[in-house]
Amino acid sequence: MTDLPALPASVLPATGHGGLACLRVETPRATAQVYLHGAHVTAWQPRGHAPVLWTSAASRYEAGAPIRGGVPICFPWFGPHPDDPGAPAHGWARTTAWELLGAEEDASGDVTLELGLADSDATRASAWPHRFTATYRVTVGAALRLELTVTNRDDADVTLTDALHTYLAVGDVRDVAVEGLEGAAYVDKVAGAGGSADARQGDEPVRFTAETDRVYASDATVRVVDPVLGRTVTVAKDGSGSTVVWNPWVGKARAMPDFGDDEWPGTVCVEAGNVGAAAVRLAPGATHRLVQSLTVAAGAGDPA
Ligand SMILES: O=P(O)(O)OC[C@H]1O[C@@H](O)[C@H](O)[C@@H](O)[C@@H]1O
Repeated sequence: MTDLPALPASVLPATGHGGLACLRVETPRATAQVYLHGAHVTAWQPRGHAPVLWTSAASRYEAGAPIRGGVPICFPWFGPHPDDPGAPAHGWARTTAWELLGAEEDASGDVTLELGLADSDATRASAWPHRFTATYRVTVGAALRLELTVTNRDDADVTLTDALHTYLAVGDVRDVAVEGLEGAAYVDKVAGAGGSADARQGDEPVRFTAETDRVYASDATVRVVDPVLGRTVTVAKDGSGSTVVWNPWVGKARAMPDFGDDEWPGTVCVEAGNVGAAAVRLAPGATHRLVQSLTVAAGAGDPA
């Protein structure tokens, strides 16, 4: 890695899978790993807990390809581009090298990395050609706090969608309950569900019995209750009008070359974002901020 800013001793430049540059973070309260490729957080493990994020053993680690697992940044669009079917799914932020702008350690030893991205010849030639600057602040401690900030540097309004596509490690998704979305409307994206915009979660938590791909109109804090690992992961957010919940189940996992056929029970995605009707419109010079904070506590409560 060249041209790195001064780093605290708790941040170690390293070479990750596929020869990609990454940073290993070792603080008193947690360890983490962040690739510059996609500003991709691939690991976070608070001391005393098992790893909280999942990554696929079949993931690619190469320029131009997304990493399967951790926290891909979906930006400047989520899912397929609405007008350009040839554009890459979930935008290009997750497949572009970000620049490390700085790293700071606070009095408790928690570390914040700041990464940056701006428009380039490639992005200006893409399906989202606007001028912008983005920063991504990753704070590693007893919580993993992720803050994506995007400023419109164009001279006209721009619209974007985004998500922090978090792959959580779970004991078995079939035993997991996702609490906090009770009563929320959602779009069901599973093929055959018809993209229904008027589905609504009942009074019960989300449970998994088949492929699940839903965009909830909710900014609520979500709890992922895992009786197998005996822990609850809390996902709190700010600036997030949508919560995406995804598990590919058997068929879709088999269809994805970078997702092991038998890996699907070990993860669930809970994603803070702004998708569909929650798209963000920014006036010239205006800034959008999306924050997601993960914490983990021993004990799975009573998910029944
Ligand atoms: O395979 P990708 O591009 O990483 O996307 C994975 C999944 O990401 C989810 O967020 C989407 O809701 C799904 O529809 C999609 O299949």
